[in-house]
Amino acid sequence: MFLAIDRLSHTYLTKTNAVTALDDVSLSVEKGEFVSFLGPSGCGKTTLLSIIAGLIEPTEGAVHIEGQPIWPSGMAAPTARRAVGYMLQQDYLFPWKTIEENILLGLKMTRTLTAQTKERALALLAEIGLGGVESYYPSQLSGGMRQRAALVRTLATDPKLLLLDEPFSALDQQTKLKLEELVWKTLKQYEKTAVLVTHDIEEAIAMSDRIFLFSPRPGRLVRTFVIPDELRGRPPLAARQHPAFSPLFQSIWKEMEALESSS
Ligand SMILES: Nc1ncnc2c1ncn2[C@@H]1O[C@H](COP(=O)(O)OP(=O)(O)OP(=O)(O)O)[C@@H](O)[C@H]1O
Repeated sequence: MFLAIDRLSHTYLTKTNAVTALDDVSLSVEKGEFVSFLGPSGCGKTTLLSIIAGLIEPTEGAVHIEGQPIWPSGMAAPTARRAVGYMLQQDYLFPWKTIEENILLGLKMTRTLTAQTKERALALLAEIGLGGVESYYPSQLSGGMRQRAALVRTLATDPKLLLLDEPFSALDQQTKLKLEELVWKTLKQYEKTAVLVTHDIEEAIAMSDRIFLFSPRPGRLVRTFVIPDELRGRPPLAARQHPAFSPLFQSIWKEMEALESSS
């Protein structure tokens, strides 16, 4: 087992009230798997990712990566947290830094910038079609290109686990489909384990090996969908065109509708 989440609950305490975002969530992810957290807005998906990344301490429960604790916090936690890379809806590239400076930032911060790691990051930039833009500033690139640069920055530190928080949702449909394809292929090529947060059922089916469906707040894990082999073996665009895609979409859609109407 690569990522283990055990009986996790989280309640945000504000001055006036308490908001339970996650309730007793347990799940596990295998090495090399691509899973999605799917659920309606506010069901705690981002909270769960932030807990896995070590950014929010859960009220209850445990998170381990390859047996090392992220939570509860202990001596091994900082090492385990360094194994995690985070990619968000917004690219968060620094506008005053060039693309090269931006993609090397994580390496600098983790003190792992060497001639070799720099070469690897620049090679990856070229591989995903951004060779030649190293000296550009983010404002000179399109939204899709900036997200690709953000992907390189995330992968540059060679994280074992990638957390993707709606990284395609701010893009137009065509760019989004192309980027899904690129991210899927890149992560398969480098045999990365990934967790995608989305409320887009089609995206979850097209990208994932398994989908974890969450209830409206407080987020509880209600169903795990195993994507059939004929879909998960295909890149996202091909999966979307496969005859098995639409029936699976319908059944997840129905389940989400039932969850929302019962809440
Ligand atoms: N810092 C905070 N303080 C108080 N409540 C919070 C805080 N962050 C999130 N919440 C609440 O916790 C719940 C879960 O939020 P979260 O952002 O994890 O959900 P989500 O499923 O990612 O939503 P979305 O799909 O809209 O991004 C929401 O009701 C939200 O309002």
